[in-house]
Amino acid sequence: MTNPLTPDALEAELRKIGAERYHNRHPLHKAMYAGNLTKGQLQAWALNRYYYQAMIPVKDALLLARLPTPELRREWRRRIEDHDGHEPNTGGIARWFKLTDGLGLDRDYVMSLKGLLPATRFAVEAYVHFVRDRSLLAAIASSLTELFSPTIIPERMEGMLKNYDFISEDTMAYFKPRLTQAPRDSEFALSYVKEHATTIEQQQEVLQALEFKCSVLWTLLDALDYAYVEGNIPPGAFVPDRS
Ligand SMILES: O=C(O)c1cc(C(=O)O)c2c(n1)C(=O)C(=O)c1cc(C(=O)O)[nH]c1-2
Repeated sequence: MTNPLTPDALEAELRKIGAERYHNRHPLHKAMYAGNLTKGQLQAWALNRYYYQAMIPVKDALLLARLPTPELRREWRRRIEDHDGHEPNTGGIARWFKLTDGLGLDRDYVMSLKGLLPATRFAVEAYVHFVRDRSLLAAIASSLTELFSPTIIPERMEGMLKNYDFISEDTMAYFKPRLTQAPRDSEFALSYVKEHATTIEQQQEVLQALEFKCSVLWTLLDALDYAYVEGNIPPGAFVPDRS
């Protein structure tokens, strides 16, 4: 780059990264919606992704604390409310338990994080630390994978409802509200980034933040694939019941 991109050209570059690197292109996602996974493999996915869900409000709280105005904080705190709810048994994390319950996992075991893959822990923590340690602009840009989640979520929901008899609308309750929450959140983050990333250095930082975040999501699926499709379950990690 010799000159900074226009805001629309920056958006086009961000969308190109999503088109190439978002986790809808991962083989495990494709196997999941095509109905090619066992119940045990889906349990492993739901159990590991619980940690991502549980840490999203933590990373959003770290980001919120760095926002300089009431307007920005009001906008961002809604993300925490969406996940944590306003009272017990409401919000995204509570809805995630409908999935783990529906798949027959014990809640205490899920919450204990004892069965997590080491790579899940490292990847999720890398995301939280990235948001904590990098610039506010990079932290906001790292949430931009959500621009692409309205493509993966309907594919996953339809495929799973159609292909697995133990999956119901209720089990998949987590995902429906995300179809309106994610576009609202990502539109805000995108307009912030387009307004504030004006120099070449800032634009590189934003593009690299999105690449980093795509790698986090990709790593989560790679680790599941290696452990539960290839059969290399690390010591201490969840072992599906073979009965
Ligand atoms: O189902 C998905 O594939 C998916 C992807 C992403 C994403 O792209 O980061 C998020 C979510 N779901 C999600 O449910 C969610 O709450 C969420 C928050 C964030 C974020 O980075 O702040 N990403 C995502």
